[in-house]
Amino acid sequence: MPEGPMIAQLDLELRGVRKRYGSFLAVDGVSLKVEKGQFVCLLGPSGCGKTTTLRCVAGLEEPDEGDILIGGRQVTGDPPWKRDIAMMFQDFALFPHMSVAKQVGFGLEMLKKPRAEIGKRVAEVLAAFEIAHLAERRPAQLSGGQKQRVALARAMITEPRILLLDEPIGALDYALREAVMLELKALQQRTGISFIWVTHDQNEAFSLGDHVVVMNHARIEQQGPPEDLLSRPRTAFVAGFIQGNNVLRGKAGAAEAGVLPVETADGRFHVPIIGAAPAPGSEVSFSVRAERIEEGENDLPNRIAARCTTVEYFGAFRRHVLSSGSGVTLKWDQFGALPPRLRAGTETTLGWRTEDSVLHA
Ligand SMILES: Nc1ncnc2c1ncn2[C@@H]1O[C@H](COP(=O)(O)OP(=O)(O)OP(=O)(O)O)[C@@H](O)[C@H]1O
Repeated sequence: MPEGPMIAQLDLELRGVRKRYGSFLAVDGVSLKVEKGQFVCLLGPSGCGKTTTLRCVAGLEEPDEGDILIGGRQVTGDPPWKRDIAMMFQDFALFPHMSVAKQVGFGLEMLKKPRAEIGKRVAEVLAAFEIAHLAERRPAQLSGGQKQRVALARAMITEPRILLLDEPIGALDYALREAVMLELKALQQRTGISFIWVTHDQNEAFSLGDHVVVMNHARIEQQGPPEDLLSRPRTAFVAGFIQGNNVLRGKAGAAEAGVLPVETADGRFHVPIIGAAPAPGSEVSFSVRAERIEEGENDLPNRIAARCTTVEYFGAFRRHVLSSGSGVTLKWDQFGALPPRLRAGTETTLGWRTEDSVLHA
């Protein structure tokens, strides 16, 4: 037994990873820690560097700077098959001329395992993923959902420490996605393998991830549990990217008693300060979630006149989209199966409590 206190080992650590393509910086100083058995989602708009980050972890790209540690071991320079990882791609990247059984056993063949062991493990994994009846088929003879299972079985057979998934359900029909998501989450919890899941879909990231990493322009904007990102978006980008936030911009006034007045084109608002107060006159932004808004007559300290432009019905709630006097788009969500309070063209006032707004960095 090792002496001294046990230190929880990280499955993955990135320290200041940078990757350039020519003069273009695709990943700019990304640092990230993944604890054992964590489900991490890399979330961000197209081109922000999610896939490149994943490919650096996989060993398909070599970073120009920074360190990558898997299970505490520096893997820079190691080929993919020596990294204790497996990867699953959106298009599943199945080998077109190989039978399902052969594809699934491929990882073990690469590791030069004995034939008998490979045969036994392939049979077990095909049974576990309920694809034993497809063993002799080729990819062209499979449905999208079946291909997905084969790709997953192929990735999981080596029991990697980390599974890297690049938009793994992006190619599936919408109807199939939710069931596959639940299945993958259950598999991840059962096996204790860390998942790093790349997506541009925030619903996927928030429903699956224990830890969500929001990227923009090659950098991490914010990372943390989904609840933190939802309740405390750190920047205007994160607030704007996450659905349901109202983002307002203006100039800081003089802070008093932990509250910052912000002068905007639609009037003055009050926002709680976290940390140091911004200098008076500096440009600031803050956000308020759509479900925190109250509509109509009230004596709330923050009020904004707006005109309803559209009403969207999502079943569990109704989202009213409005436009302020200065043209800022605002959202107010009304929960429950209530008749709509507003229709397009209605003028009203929206209000919120100071403590329901979040100042951005
Ligand atoms: N091999 C390459 N050569 C040159 N530029 C590249 C290469 N691969 C990626 N890039 C560029 O690097 C940036 C990041 O790409 P990346 O694929 O990591 O983004 P992403 O966030 O995964 O986007 P998406 O969701 O669209 O896949 C993009 O601007 C892309 O055009």
